[in-house]
Amino acid sequence: MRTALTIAGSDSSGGAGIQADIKTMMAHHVFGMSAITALTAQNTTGVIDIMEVTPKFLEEELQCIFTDIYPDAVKIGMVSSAELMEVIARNLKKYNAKKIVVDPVMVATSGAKLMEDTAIATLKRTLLPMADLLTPNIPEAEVLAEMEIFTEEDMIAAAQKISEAYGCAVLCKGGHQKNDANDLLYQNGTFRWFRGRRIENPNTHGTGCTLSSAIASNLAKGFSMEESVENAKNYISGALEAMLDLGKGSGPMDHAFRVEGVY
Ligand SMILES: Nc1ncnc2c1ncn2[C@@H]1O[C@H](COP(=O)(O)OP(=O)(O)OP(=O)(O)O)[C@@H](O)[C@H]1O
Ligand SMILES: Cc1ncc(COP(=O)(O)O)c(N)n1
Repeated sequence: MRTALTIAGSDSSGGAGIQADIKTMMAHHVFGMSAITALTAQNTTGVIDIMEVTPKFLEEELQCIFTDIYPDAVKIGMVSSAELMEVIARNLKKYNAKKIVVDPVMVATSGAKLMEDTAIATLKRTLLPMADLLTPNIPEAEVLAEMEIFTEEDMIAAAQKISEAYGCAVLCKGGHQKNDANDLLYQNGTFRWFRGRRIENPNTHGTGCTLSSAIASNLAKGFSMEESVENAKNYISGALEAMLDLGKGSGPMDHAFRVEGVY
């Protein structure tokens, strides 16, 4: 069985973070493991508190994972502080981690800040250059490319800038665009659109976490970057189309939509 690791924060309401990642990996028949960077007390309406693990504890989590069940791919999500970013970068290098997908989570859909402003410089210096793929949403791509994004041409320019700066593929996600949900993959100087119609579903909590974990799962199974993005885009569209409706705010997605006879 192929294996994947998520290095991210826990979401007590189960819709984003580690919980979304493990559910996604399981739906892909990939064995999911986790190195938790922080516990969040949150639900579909917002985040009320965050408790980071210590750098020493994160180091121990990574040591336990990499010295036993080696992950075929790694996904990095919420990492709030510069100190934890340093620990992750050092250990991924030490254990020669492969197929690294970085979702540069900065702000939750609900508006809560999940990365300290002072950590952005460390993110750029440590984790971004190690990534095989970066998956910023539009506001994150604006921060990383230091430009505003209004049009599809802007998405291409920003993705190119980020790809050249960090030497990795970039998937600029269009979930925050007004019209269709079109994602742009830029790699090795060429780009390809993964187009999808906007699904009228207010419950989008954890879409970014789910997409990056689906890509990591596909990479773990040996698919190419383009195939992995295509499969993951189909997965997120299916999970949104299942129209699960839980909670009082922006609810989670249905990860069991491909399993027959579950209802
Ligand atoms: N309403 C929608 N209909 C179809 N696809 C969507 C919709 N919203 C988001 N997506 C897709 O979900 C994926 C995540 O995109 P998005 O831009 O929302 O990321 P994000 O902001 O990081 O997610 P999150 O809400 O977890 O922070 C992308 O593939 C995007 O196209
Ligand atoms: C632990 C954790 N990681 C990531 C997100 C971002 O997801 P979203 O933007 O959908 O709230 C989150 N809310 N919580």
